[in-house]
Amino acid sequence: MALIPVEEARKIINNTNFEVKKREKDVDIFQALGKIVTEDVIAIKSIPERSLSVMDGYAIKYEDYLKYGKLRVVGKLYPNTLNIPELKEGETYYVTTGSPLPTNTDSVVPIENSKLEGEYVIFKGEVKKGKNIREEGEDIYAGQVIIRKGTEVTPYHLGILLQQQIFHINVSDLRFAIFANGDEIASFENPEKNKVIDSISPILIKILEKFGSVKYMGVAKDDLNDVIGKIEKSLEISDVIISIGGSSVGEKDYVKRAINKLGEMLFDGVTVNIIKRGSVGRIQGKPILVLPGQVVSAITAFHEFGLSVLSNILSANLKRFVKSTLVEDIYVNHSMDSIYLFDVKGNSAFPLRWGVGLYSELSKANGFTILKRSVTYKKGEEVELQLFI
Ligand SMILES: Nc1nc2c(c(=O)[nH]1)N[C@H]1C(S)=C(S)[C@@H](COP(=O)(O)OP(=O)(O)OC[C@H]3O[C@@H](n4cnc5c(N)ncnc54)[C@H](O)[C@@H]3O)O[C@H]1N2
Ligand code: MOO
Repeated sequence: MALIPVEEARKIINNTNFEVKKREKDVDIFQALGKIVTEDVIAIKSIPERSLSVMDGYAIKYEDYLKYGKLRVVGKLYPNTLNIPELKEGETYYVTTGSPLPTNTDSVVPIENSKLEGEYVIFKGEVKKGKNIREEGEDIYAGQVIIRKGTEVTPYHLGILLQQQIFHINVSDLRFAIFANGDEIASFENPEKNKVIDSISPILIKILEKFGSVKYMGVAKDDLNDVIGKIEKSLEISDVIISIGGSSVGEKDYVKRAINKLGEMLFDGVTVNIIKRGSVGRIQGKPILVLPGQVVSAITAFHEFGLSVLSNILSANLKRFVKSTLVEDIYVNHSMDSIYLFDVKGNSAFPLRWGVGLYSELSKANGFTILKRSVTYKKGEEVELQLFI
């Protein structure tokens, strides 16, 4: 099979029917931290639930203040007050920070700007209309999406969920199996001297755990039957399989040959440097992601093809993009379009050193993009970058 444009590969993945259940589980929100939500989480109440005072002071109707100058203090409200009174003409209530406000209140005057005179209060300094109130729904309104499907749950979401008294949510619970390939590679679980330790699987395992559980199947030998054996075992226990290395066309690259024996390749690489050998197969309806053995290639191919596969399965859009400005010129000195890594800081995109296997650059990167071959991109030009998850 020939290399195809990356846009075509995306279309193929989007239009493929993977027979994988959208596995999810209902978990305690603390266990949901770092996991991907499988449906929109909706606010069940507005925050604040009703208008609140943001100062200790007096709840007034501004017109009454103008009309009477002094207002009669008829009660006090606190944050735990449940019965909300109505503010009648010429009246005021003492309120504390966080108290609900009487109906008809349109302003709160801080206590520093007031003076009690018997049962009345008079105001000093400038009284401003509409001040010192936190409006109902100002933060979140009932019905609003608070965590969008496909988003990772963060500690900040925890705060919102607790305020909403939502204690359980659904998160993705897909099962992954991952293995590396190559006689020279040793499992990271049992490092061996004089071998190359599998230093790519652990990165992907940590990323994939956002989506469910991951079983590390170890390392397949450069042997067709061994690779087939790893894939067959993976099929028994997982929904999505990830293979690292052995993706090329060399005499010892068996992954694609094994897939073609057990199922089919959806495409066999793209015309983009660094992810050129990345591809996707399907066996018994399940996706198998073929990632190149170089670390930058494997991780960017996962973000390109892997997130397309997972978006398809979870019916969510998992890719995150940001527009940013190049801080220096980049000349794409390659015969193919190519992936470039970036350190994106605010509106500035700092290009990192180009290379398929640069762990150091990958560790500095938080995004990447595909730039066109033989084009010079100018400093100040805007580019759209895909962010790492
Ligand atoms: N004749 C051609 N040769 C190559 C082509 C091509 O089009 N024609 N494509 C090149 C491209 S592009 C890539 S990418 C690589 C893909 O290679 P593989 O996926 O087959 O990777 P390996 O050969 O297995 O390994 C490459 C390199 O990385 C090390 N490696 C592999 N897996 C791991 C791991 N899990 N942890 C750490 N290091 C790993 C491995 O030892 C090799 O040094 O093919 C080009 N060749
Ligand atoms: O898939 Mo390869 O890493 O294009 O460079």
